[in-house]
Amino acid sequence: MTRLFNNPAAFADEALEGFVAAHRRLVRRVPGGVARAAATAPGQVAVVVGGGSGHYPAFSGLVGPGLAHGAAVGNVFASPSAQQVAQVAKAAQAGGGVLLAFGNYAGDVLHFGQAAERLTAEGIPCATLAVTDDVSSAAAGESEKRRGVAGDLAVFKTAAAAAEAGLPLAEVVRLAELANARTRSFGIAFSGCTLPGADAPLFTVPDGRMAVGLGIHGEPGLAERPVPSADEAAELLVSTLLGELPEGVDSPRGQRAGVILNGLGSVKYEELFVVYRQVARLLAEAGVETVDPEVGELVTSFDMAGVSLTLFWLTDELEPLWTAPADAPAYRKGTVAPAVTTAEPLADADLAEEPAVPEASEPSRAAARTALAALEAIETTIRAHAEELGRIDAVAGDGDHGIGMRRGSEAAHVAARQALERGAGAGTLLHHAADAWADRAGGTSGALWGVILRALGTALGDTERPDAHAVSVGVDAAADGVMRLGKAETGDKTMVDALVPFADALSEAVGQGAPLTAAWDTAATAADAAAKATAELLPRLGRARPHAEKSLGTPDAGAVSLALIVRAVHGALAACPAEPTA
Ligand SMILES: Nc1ncnc2c1ncn2[C@@H]1O[C@H](COP(=O)(O)OP(=O)(O)O)[C@@H](O)[C@H]1O
Ligand SMILES: O=C(COP(=O)(O)O)[C@@H](O)CO
Repeated sequence: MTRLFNNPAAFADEALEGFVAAHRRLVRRVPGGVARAAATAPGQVAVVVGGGSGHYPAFSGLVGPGLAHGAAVGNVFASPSAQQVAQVAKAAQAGGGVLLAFGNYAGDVLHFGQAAERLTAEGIPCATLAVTDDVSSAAAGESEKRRGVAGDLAVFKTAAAAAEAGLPLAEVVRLAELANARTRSFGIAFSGCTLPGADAPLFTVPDGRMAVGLGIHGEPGLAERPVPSADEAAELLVSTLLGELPEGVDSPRGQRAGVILNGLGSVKYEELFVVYRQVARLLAEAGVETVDPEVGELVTSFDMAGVSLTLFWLTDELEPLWTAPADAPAYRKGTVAPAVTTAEPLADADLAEEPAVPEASEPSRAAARTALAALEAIETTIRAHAEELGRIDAVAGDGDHGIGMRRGSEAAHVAARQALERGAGAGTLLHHAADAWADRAGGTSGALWGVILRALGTALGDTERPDAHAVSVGVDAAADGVMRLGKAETGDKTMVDALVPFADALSEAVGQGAPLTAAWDTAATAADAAAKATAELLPRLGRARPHAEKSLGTPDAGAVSLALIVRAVHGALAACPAEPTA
């Protein structure tokens, strides 16, 4: 239970403010997150990590000499936006290029990937690495689908130590990839976490039972077993990881391994040590030499009662990187030479540019007023359904869909209003709303709603009076854009399952000559039916995939929110005075 908070939607921002106030010696606030207090040495590769809040010390607590140069900090359980990642990278980089490293989650992959494209386009060499250590999240043959959990630390530490040693970006990437390939984690849990403001945990485990193979976002485990003794828990963790050795490790005997026994939020340190006592014995019996083991909280999931074990199979070149000194708020090792160069904190205004508002025609400004009304209706409907969306997302996801959609739709509405006040046409207004939504919401749906609004804006433009055909072309482009970026197809149980039927029905009705409002009405009804029908689908992508069976009977949260949104937009179109016709 998270007991101490103010406004739940402000929890992540307020926690970050307090964290920076407590750790001024090591970190400074920069737009999008935090960077080391000391400037990166000129020419050194900057390792920028990041992810959602709720996992402390991941990710901000891992910033400091010998560890990350910066961390992009997202909302609770939601990846930071591409804009945040790019801002932190710009604040941390010093001419040697940037490695963006993060856990392998859909939202993070989308946002860090987009940030890398932007940085590269601006002349900052940039690479990305998604950590995939959690053996329970996909089969060994599909390791690229695995989630990143406590193994994040092994990979971040390797990359940062390589950067600190002055190696060029390509070498830092090679070593970080090698570390990722040789890191495996596995976890168990006794109870799920409760998000700030929520009145129930994301999952529960019956008394006397434990969940096996859990994630770090309140994703429930894949199986249940009776609660073991500490020694039996250690046996399960060790035997699972010894049962899946990475390529190049034929037998554990004679190997050297970094070890992380990670508490997920409410398992006490003494309990961890009791478990570690047996982990150490079992590894010794198997002939594994442990190197600099870590026992403590390195990646958490709020107050989840759980434990994970990570083995980092070392090589001659990886071991010195694992054992190199570091000095971060939540991770200290050896002695780090005092940093000499200090950097001034950057105010948000230093990096935020006011987006341009090009000249627009009067008909386009009239359409912009309708678009603003639609965005207001979206915000209202999402606010009214936020809790329900969170509940649906919690069945097989991480329960944050309502929070993210709320932050995104509020920000889009504010940005649209400001754009209209500055004379924006429909296209520019939607572009500003798109960027604000993606930036403020983060997460998978934030990135995808950014794509949807941007595609619509591009189709409407700032000169013509948009007609039903232009709107339908924009919706088709939005569906294409979402599928291109997210790589989901219909049937995967995502928002695509509502968006595609919506786009198809709209285009068909418009093709038959229906006016926009009537065509939109028909299409919104199709989206609603399609969203409901996702209850019968098994998820094939993303966080819900490992919990496919659990999600049967519950619709996809993103499809439901999309259906709600298009229905609300219909209300705004119906209320608008001059309706565009085909
Ligand atoms: N690859 C994808 N393509 C399209 N939509 C996706 C994809 N992955 C997830 N989604 C949608 O995003 C929704 C989850 O959004 P949200 O909870 O905000 O993001 P996150 O899972 O990053 O926390 C899902 O219900 C699904 O509709
Ligand atoms: O908390 C996280 C959620 O990622 P999403 O894919 O946006 O849900 C993640 O950043 C942890 O690494």
